[in-house]
Amino acid sequence: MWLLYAPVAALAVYIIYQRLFHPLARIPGPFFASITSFWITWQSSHQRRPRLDLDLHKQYGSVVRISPNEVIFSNPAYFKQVYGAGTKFTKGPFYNVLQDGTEPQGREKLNMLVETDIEKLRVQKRYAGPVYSTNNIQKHEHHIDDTLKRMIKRFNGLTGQVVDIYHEWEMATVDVYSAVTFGQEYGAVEKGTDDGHMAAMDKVWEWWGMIGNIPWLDDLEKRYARVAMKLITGNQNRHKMPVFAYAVGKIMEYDEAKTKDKETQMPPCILNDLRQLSQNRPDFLPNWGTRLAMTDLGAGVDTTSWSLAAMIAGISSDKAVVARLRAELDAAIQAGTVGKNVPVPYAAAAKLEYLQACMAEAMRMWPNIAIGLPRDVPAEGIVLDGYYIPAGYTIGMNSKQLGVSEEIFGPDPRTFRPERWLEADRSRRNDMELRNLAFGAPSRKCPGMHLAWVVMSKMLASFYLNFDLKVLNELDGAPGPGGSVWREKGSFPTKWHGLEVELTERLDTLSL
Ligand code: HEM
Repeated sequence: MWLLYAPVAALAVYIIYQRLFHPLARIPGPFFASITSFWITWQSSHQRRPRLDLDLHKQYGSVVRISPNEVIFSNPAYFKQVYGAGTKFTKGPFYNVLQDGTEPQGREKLNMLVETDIEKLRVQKRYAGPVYSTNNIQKHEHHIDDTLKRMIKRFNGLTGQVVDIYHEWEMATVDVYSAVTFGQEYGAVEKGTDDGHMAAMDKVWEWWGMIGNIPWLDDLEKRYARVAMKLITGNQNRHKMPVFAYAVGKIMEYDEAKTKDKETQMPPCILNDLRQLSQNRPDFLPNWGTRLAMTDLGAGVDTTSWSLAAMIAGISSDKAVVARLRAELDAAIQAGTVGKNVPVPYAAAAKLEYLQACMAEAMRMWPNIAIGLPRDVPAEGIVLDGYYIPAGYTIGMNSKQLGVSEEIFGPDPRTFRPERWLEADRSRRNDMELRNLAFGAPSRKCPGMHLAWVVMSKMLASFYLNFDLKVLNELDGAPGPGGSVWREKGSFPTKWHGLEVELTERLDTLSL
């Protein structure tokens, strides 16, 4: 008989411990979150993270226990201590999931997103920094321009139709990043398809956002149970990725040609810059360059296409914003710095203050990585709004929650108001830029942010010079005329599938 009661008694003891005696027991949060990490995994499997964290803060307060050993916080006063440069709070097991057992290890390895050896990461970023600087990216602008021309032509053909704009941005960014990195675009805009690449990427992110919350299960899968987990998960994290295959093919093509003939020149592109870097500085291993080039596609496409979708949704939902942006673009046409049907040079886009403010505002309200960016608490622990969190536990702040901080961004933080970036005095503007997780924490800043900013500035300016846009459905509302429901989903990067728009050509714009 005791065999029957023993498991029930053990469970009762476990729950009592988690609720009353665990070091995080005092912290409010959903009941099931306090007793099992499967609760947050379940939420992530339903792609609820971008909104969940904000709802939890509303319901439970500024510090919430989302898993037995993890809490999220909303008070921006702790930003510097947790995420600032030189912080002792490090990335934890959530990130280990993205380590592939087949990738090189130790010194050979470059996987910045998951790297825990801060000294090695610092060296890698110091070397790669100039390659990813705005100045260097501008040298490769012609690659972006080629895709932009194709994109404008494609959008011209789509005017008057219901367009899934998020899908269109994905195709355009696949081409932009493949061209700028490998010297030749994949061809997604021309074909209108990436052959399932981004759909496969969605599965990878879904898998990571889910399993990252139970890293021991990932360890188990990697070590012992590949076959069993494949059956359970439908092989979620190992889908075919044709754009990666294309990129690997390009790398091999260049490297083999170079081996045969030392004089062979690769077309100017980021991979070429990274190879030259390895030649000049042999401690920047060629393998590091290869991995970083692949990261442009792996970390750049989803994030950039989402951010562009957020930007046009924010801009085009407010007539006053559209009017002010148009006035700025028209003035630039008059001044001869930009023109219709001609890709906008970055140097000109960077001077469009209102456009730049619209971009910053969209990324504040809809940061792509909208989860509590998890960090391990160091030896001294931390007190968050009166709750002591000892060493070894995980804490994080959701970038979207940070974006609605009145203390940092001023009044009406839930309203899309680009003017806030222009009205802010220098010290507030600095704070808005610093305490901002849209491109990651100051201690772990996104190395691709300048590349992405150049790409987005050019694409957005060229888009609004040539097209008008009407959003046809509402987020989480009824299906649009094309039958799609516009949904926000995310367990690591956020996705906006089903955003329907109608494009019309801007006939009132002047041509150069
Ligand atoms: C609009 C486009 C982009 C957005 C919104 C974005 C956003 C972010 C964010 C929020 C993080 C921090 C993630 C975390 O701490 O868990 C991050 C890190 C990172 N991003 Fe980006 N990113 C973009 C484009 C790119 C591109 C083009 C690259 C290509 C090099 C890239 C490479 C990386 C890498 C390697 C990290 C890890 C850095 C570290 O941990 O030290 N990203 N990015």
